[in-house]
Amino acid sequence: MKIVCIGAGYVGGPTMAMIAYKCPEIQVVVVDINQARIDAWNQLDGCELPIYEPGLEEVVQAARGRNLFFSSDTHKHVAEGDIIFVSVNTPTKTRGVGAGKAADLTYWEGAARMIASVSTTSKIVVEKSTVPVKTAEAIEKVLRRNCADPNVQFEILSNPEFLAEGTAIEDLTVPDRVLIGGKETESGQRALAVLKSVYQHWVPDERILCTNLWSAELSKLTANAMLAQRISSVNTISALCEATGADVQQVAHSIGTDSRIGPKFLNASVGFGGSCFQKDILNLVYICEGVGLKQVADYWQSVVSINDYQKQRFVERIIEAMFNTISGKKIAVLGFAFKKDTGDTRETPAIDVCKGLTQDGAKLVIYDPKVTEAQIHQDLATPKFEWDHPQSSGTKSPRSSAITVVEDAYEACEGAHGITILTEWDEFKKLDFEKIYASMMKPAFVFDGRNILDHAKLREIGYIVYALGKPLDPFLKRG
Ligand SMILES: NC(=O)c1ccc[n+]([C@@H]2O[C@H](COP(=O)([O-])OP(=O)(O)OC[C@H]3O[C@@H](n4cnc5c(N)ncnc54)[C@H](O)[C@@H]3O)[C@@H](O)[C@H]2O)c1
Ligand SMILES: O=c1ccn([C@@H]2O[C@H](COP(=O)(O)OP(=O)(O)O[C@H]3O[C@H](CO)[C@@H](O)[C@H](O)[C@H]3O)[C@@H](O)[C@H]2O)c(=O)[nH]1
Repeated sequence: MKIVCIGAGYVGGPTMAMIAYKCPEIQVVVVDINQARIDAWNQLDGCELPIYEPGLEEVVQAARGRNLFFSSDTHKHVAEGDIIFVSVNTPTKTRGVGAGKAADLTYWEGAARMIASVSTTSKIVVEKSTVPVKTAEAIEKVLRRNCADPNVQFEILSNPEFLAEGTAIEDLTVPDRVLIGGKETESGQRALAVLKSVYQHWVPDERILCTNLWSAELSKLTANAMLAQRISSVNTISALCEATGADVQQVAHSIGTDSRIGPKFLNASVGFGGSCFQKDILNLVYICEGVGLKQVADYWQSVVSINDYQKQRFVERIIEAMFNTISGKKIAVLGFAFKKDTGDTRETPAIDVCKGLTQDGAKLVIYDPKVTEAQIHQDLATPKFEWDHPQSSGTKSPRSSAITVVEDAYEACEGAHGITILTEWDEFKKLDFEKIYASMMKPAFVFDGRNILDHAKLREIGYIVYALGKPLDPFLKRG
């Protein structure tokens, strides 16, 4: 059996590496139009892979060259494949009908047309990308109408991916579930069984869920919407905590011990980020609007609106604390990635917070252990929703003079009026805050957007501390 995956990104790379690792008898080839990305996946020992993910290098090294290959020869490999995974970008549309909400399926459709044009044998085509419900129907039409050989059959399956970045290898090794949706026809069920047999190499049967196509497509959007909704919910409570003297971590713990609620995904934060949550909820909103479910659309839209409110609220807290002016003040930004243990900055809340602070005239000095200077400048210069378009990446962006990127947290904080924590990197917990305090302007502020620092100790040192959803420092209380 030969498996080919179109798209060598955050999903295609790790998922295919895991399949190859666990199924030595299956040949797995990951193809991409981005030659630089393919070259990076093919780097020999000692060089960095195109994405940072704990444990990924070991899995890739064990399988690469044995039964795992990365190539830009998309046509050749797709023509030879039995199962074709499609794991290309499905960004939010930036223009035209549905701009700012609907999923842009340009890359998906392009991949489908290519599959159809090169296929001389029947294939199982697997939706790995997150797509709107009913996409399989459209893709099937594209495949059938564009394949010259009438004997070639395409069977479409939905197999959405649930891995989270930073824990991708763990999530792939021991998944909560693998979801496969297929047509309820004989050939659909046969195709489903073939894909199931791949996962059965390492995933127990009871964790492989089989549904119809539309349920699988919709389950992915719903899972992300529900997860993000928990964060927005706890973030609304963080605002109420600040107004009442309650502590959001105590509230989260108290409610999380109820087994019906559960403890996960209740960390108040400066806002959720990442390439999926906002995009997928906006997509869900658009679908609901399209079928006339306005109230349902409004409900899910509010999850994104609260996330925007939380980021804006954080910026306003900083400005207000610093005597209503941050113009010309140096603010250290510790952390830029959308969460720890990844170098990914897609939709990171740091982008909106940094833009909010520079709009008010602040000078930012940014440090993140895994994000490059070029990436930060590009992110802060790229308009919303434009980042997820392969053609627009790599273009040089103008650099703002208000932004400096450094390679050391101490350097970032030196001479600063305030420090903001925007990513929960473990190394920030271990910083010598006495040394940092001595090097800062006074009063020295800390704005902890992730609630990871020891706030009592910081106050002892002399800092004015703002922590999300915590009783307010007397210094910060109005009046
Ligand atoms: N990042 C995640 O954690 C995650 C998790 C689950 C699902 N998803 C979904 O998976 C999909 C891919 O996400 P990602 O994060 O891997 O994106 P990505 O941008 O990292 O990777 C997509 C890759 O597809 C390539 N590509 C685009 N069109 C192509 C074509 N026609 N032929 C060959 N290659 C092509 C791009 O060059 C890019 O390298 C999206 O739909 C996303 O919503 C992402
Ligand atoms: O209690 C929490 C948990 C998370 N976050 C933030 O939420 C965002 C997303 O975090 P996470 O879900 O851990 O990372 P992702 O890699 O974006 O993974 C999500 O999005 C993927 C893409 O669809 C899905 O596959 C995963 O199941 C889903 O968790 C990050 O900014 C986190 O800091 C919080 O603010 N509070």
